[in-house]
This record gives sequence, C-alpha cells and structure tokens, in this order.
Amino acid sequence: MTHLELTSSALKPVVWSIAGSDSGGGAGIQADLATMQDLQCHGCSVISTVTAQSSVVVSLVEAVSDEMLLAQLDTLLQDIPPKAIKIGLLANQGQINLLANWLALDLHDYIKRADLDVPVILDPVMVASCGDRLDSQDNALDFSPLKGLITLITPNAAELSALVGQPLFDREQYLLAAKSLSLKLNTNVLAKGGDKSAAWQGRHAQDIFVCIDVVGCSTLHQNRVFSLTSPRIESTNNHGTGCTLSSAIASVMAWGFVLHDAITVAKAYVNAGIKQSYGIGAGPGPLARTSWPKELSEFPRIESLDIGPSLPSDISFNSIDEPIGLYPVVAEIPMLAELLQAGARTIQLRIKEANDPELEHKIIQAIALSRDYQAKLFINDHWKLAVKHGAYGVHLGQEDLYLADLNQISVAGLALGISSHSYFELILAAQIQPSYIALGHIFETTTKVMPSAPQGIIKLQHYVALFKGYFPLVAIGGIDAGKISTVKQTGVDDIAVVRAITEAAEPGVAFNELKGLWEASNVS
Ligand SMILES: Cc1ncc(COP(=O)(O)OP(=O)(O)O)c(N)n1
Ligand SMILES: Cc1nc(C(=O)O)sc1CCOP(=O)(O)O
Ligand SMILES: [Mg+2]
Repeated sequence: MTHLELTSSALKPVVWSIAGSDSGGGAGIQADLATMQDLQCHGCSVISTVTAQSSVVVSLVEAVSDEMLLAQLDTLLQDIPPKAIKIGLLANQGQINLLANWLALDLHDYIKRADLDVPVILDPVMVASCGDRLDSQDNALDFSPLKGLITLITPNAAELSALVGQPLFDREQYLLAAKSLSLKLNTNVLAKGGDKSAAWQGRHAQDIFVCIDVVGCSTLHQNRVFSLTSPRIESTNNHGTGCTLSSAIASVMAWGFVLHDAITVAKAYVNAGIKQSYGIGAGPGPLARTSWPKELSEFPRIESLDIGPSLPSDISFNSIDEPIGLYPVVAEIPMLAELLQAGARTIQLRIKEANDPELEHKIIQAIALSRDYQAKLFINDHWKLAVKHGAYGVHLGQEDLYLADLNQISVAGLALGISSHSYFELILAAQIQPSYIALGHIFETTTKVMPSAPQGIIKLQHYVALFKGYFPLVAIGGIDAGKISTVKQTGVDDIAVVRAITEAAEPGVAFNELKGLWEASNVS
C-alpha cells in the first residue's frame, strides 16, 4: 500500500478559508485553497474581501457586505460543514464582530449537535508583503470579540506589536507579548519569526509557540512555551507565507492531528514551499506547493522555553545491531523467562507498581536472565537501576525525558528507547538520537490509559515516511494477530506487544505465532 493509496482512500476532510481574495493568486483565498488541496483536503471559501492586488501593489480593497459574508457561512454550514477553519483577512470591525457572533452561536451549535471539535486558526492579516495595508479602516482592528472562540492566532512580528499595542525591540519583549496576547484572547499563540523586521532574528527564524490547554495532547506539552527554529531561507519570494502557514495548520488539524503536530508540519510545509518559491511579477513571488512534508530537514528544531529542566543536545545512544522485530513488553519475571525461553531476543520489563518492594531484585533477576539467553533487555522507567545493574537499555516516556539524567544513561553505554504519540513528540525524541523510537498507541488499548487518541494507520504511515532510516521505529498499542499485516504495510520496522502475548493461554506459543506472522507479512 503506497502513501497515496492510504490517504486518497479516505474521505477528504473539509477545511474552510474565511479570507480575502488576492487577484495576484499568491496569498489570501487563492493560497489557502491551493494549500488545502495540496494537503489532501477539500477547501471551501468564504470571501470577506476582494482586493485588487499584484505582487507590488494593493490598489483597491472592497469588503463584501455583511449579508454576503453571513450568507456564505450559513449556506456552507448547511451542507459542507468544516473539520477545521482558517480565518485570514477581515476587512473591518463589522466583519470581526459578525464572525465572532457566528462562531459563538451557529458554529457552537453545530459543534454541540455533531459532537466534534472544529479548530479555528486566525491569521490576523493586516499588511500585504508589498507593504500596503489590506484592511479598509483607519484605526486598528480589535480582535477581542474573538476571545475564547479561536484555537490559535498566528501573528508575525508587526502584527503582534499591533495586537499588544506596543513596539517590540527584542526577543524577551516578543516572548512577553506572545504570552500577553494568549491571555488577552484566551488562545494558543504562534508568534512567527520569519519576518525580517524582527531585528533579534538572525540566521535562524524562530517562532514562539505559547500553548494553553490542547485537546488530545499529553499534559506535559500543555500550558507551556516552545520555540520552533529553522535556518532562515533567503528568498524574496515570500508572498502568502502567513496564509499558507495558517491554512496548512488548519488542513493538518482537519486530518485529526493535534495542534502541536499541525504547527510542526505546517512549518515544514512552508519551509519547503519557500525553498521552491518562484517569481511571477516584479515583486515577491508565491510559495510552491510541495505536498505533505517528508524531508526531516524541513522540520523545525523544538525547544521548551519554560524554566526548568531542558533536554540535552549533542547526545546520542547506542544503535541496536540487529532488527528488533516482535518486541514483547512484560510485567513479571516468570513471563520474561517464558518468552526468553520461547526465543525472544529483545524484550522489555515494565513494572508499574509504584512501591514494589521487590523492584530492584526483579530487575537484577531480569538482567541475569537476559544475559543467560544473550537477549537485549530494556527496563521501562527505572533507569537508575538499569544503569546500576547494567541492563542492555532503558525505555522512557516523554515525561521521563525531563527527569532522567540522559547523559548518565548515554555515558554508561545503555541503549535508549523513547515513546512518542505525535509528530511533535517524535521530533523531540529524535533530537536526542535514541536507539529506537516507539510510536503509539496505534489502535485502542486497555493496557494503559492514554491522553491521546489512537493514531491509526494513516498517521503511522506519515511518521514512518518521515523517520524511516533514521532510527528503528517500533509501533505499539492494540497490535494483535489480525492487525499485524496492516501495520507491516506501513513500513514500520518493529512492533511492541503486551496483551496479545501476555494474555494468551500460552504466551510462548503466541509469541512465536505473532513473530511468524510479522516475518511472513510483506511490504508491497
Ligand atoms: C516499546 C514501548 N513503547 C512505548 C512504551 C510506553 O512507555 P511510557 O510512555 O514510558 O509509558 P509506560 O510504559 O511507562 O506506561 C513502552 N513501555 N514500550
Ligand atoms: C505500554 C504502552 N505504551 C503505549 C504508548 O502508546 O506509548 S501503548 C501501550 C500499551 C500497549 O499494550 P497492548 O499491546 O496490550 O495494547
Ligand atoms: Mg515509562
């Protein structure tokens, strides 16, 4: 099954763009629809404004009537409701107020009836890349009626400055302004750093992501501030960059990815688009549409800007010298012994009882057994004991990454496996060059309570397309005999399994049956 087959076999999610028309075709509604189509969504347009615009000038801006704006919203909602909405140019205060009212009443009512979430991404467009104003009123627009109604706002430096009503001279002020906007509008903020007018931005373009509560995301990554940094791409063709970014974020969310992932993927999409951008008039040209990003080099480096422990850089862990294949995860020593006896060559001991008095003893026993069978034993969570007694490796969750002494694990020569549940977490994990990365949970599981939704096969396929070849990728969560072949088709390297082995009548037999199925399944 190819990437295309998987994605095109699913119904295209609907994304709306509520924005202005750019007659030059590089920004506004035109850029949004091109982005949505490129990211395999169906784009609908609610036109707020018509602009007579080229790459060098905006010569006339004409807002549509309130009646027309409302008619587009209502007509679409009856028949082609959105999975996500991007809002771009709103021409005047009346349009902001009308839209706020519509989001609060009509969209809210739809969301309640349909029992789903519809993310709303606001790009507070004010000025075109040629420098001309795009709104049609003299005083600054007030976005406060949209407070609590939007998922994310994506200002550039000039827009952020206008939104908080003060000039921004350095990175510290930028950060404070982004936090203050988040409070003011009760929303997540992506303060973009690509804008060259931000004097503190050098050879790198750094975006600040202030996130509050985010549905479907680990609490570890909520109510935090992150930076997303990419090398600056020198190009004068940057017309429609903000429109492309915000409509890409909406499109990726429409595919069911969490906000953090949508921002990360959209950044990569814009980076790739700028690299292949082209001139079409005398002024800044538009971005290229380069489809779903698959090059790791396009993705930003992610760092937490919160006070507290941060992840080390310039660190790496042992690579594993043979494919893991089927990777059983067990909680008991007798089960570990049975599976080693049955032929398991890589196995994990996952003891979750907080105060198990036998913990250290069990870890010593497990390590001794693994040596007897020349198997690779990973210890979940208890990295200090794993280091102390010389286990082959340690498996850590994302939250453990900030608590464990990764340098100590690396220096002691242990391998490291890391859990991930999203693009965002995959990138955080990849930055510390682990021995493998686990991707979960792919299907429903009862083994543990998960803050995220099951990833499913399409997301797994996206992750594999991006990371294959960099690290062994291990799929986990709800994998059993019936699902093995589908999982193998994604190209993922290995699978980790709990219940399908530990709850089988004969775990050793189940292990070998699953192993046989995994090895016999082919990637077509
Ligand atoms: C192979 C593999 N993948 C994921 C996990 C989950 O680890 P973690 O996120 O640390 O959660 P707990 O297992 O501690 O509940 C794993 N153990 N193994
Ligand atoms: C321990 C664990 N970690 C997961 C993750 O996604 O990080 S899913 C999971 C449980 C996997 O158990 P089963 O094979 O019984 O579904
Ligand atoms: Mg753990």
